[in-house]
Amino acid sequence: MLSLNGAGRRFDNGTVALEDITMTIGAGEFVVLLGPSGCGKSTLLRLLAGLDTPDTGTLAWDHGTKPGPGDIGFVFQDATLLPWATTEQNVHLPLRLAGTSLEAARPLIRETLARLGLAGFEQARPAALSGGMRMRVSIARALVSRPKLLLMDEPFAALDEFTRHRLQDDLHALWREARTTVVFVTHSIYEAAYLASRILIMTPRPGRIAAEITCALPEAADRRIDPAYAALTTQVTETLRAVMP
Ligand SMILES: Nc1ncnc2c1ncn2[C@@H]1O[C@H](COP(=O)(O)OP(=O)(O)OP(=O)(O)O)[C@@H](O)[C@H]1O
Repeated sequence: MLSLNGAGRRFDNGTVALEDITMTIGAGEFVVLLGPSGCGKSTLLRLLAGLDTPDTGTLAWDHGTKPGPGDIGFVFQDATLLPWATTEQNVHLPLRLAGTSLEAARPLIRETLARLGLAGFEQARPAALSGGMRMRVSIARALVSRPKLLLMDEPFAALDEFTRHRLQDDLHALWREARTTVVFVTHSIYEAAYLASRILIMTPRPGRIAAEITCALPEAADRRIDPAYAALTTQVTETLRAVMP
């Protein structure tokens, strides 16, 4: 779908956030960027989103895949919902900005909310929802325009472990079903191993991709207790130890 070739980003204050990033993202992949705080993961997502441009190197979209408006969905660590708006109105936002009325968008909004387990909460405001449900609304808002590429910046980092597991399960199921291309940032080895089809490990200052692990976990009924999952987390841990400065 896209490739970065020798991409670097240096800020005006002299901080080199990224250096010589070469990577590809294939359509339908679930790519996880795993690395410690400050290694440039968010800066890399901003480049992919087109919110920033590399100072060196290039970012190229494969023929016919260059995103237009609505083709990229973004989910942040905070749900960033409009507090005065209902679930339905929050999810409508990207479609509203594209000129689609709530009436016209309602079937698509309802379907997306149902897929995220939010049926019945259409008229609730964010204050009436739990942290996990607010994140579900945020994911529904990112998916409602059926993006080609979904960028997720530590979306589950602020959630408790139980809620995080449920959201990981549901995100994985959604991805298996729709095969939306996902780039997901996390600090968590366990989250990376659970979700990824490929993990890119980043080292800090300047941010570089130091290792790549292709994941092929079986679709067991409960992947969390599958020995293959334990083996993968061990492999990721060992790789991290080997490449971290
Ligand atoms: N606009 C900016 N100007 C100057 N320095 C910046 C700017 N944005 C980010 N940085 C610096 O670039 C480096 C990479 O930042 P970035 O936010 O991409 O890292 P990160 O891996 O996402 O960190 P975290 O996990 O803490 O969110 C950090 O040292 C940060 O302080």
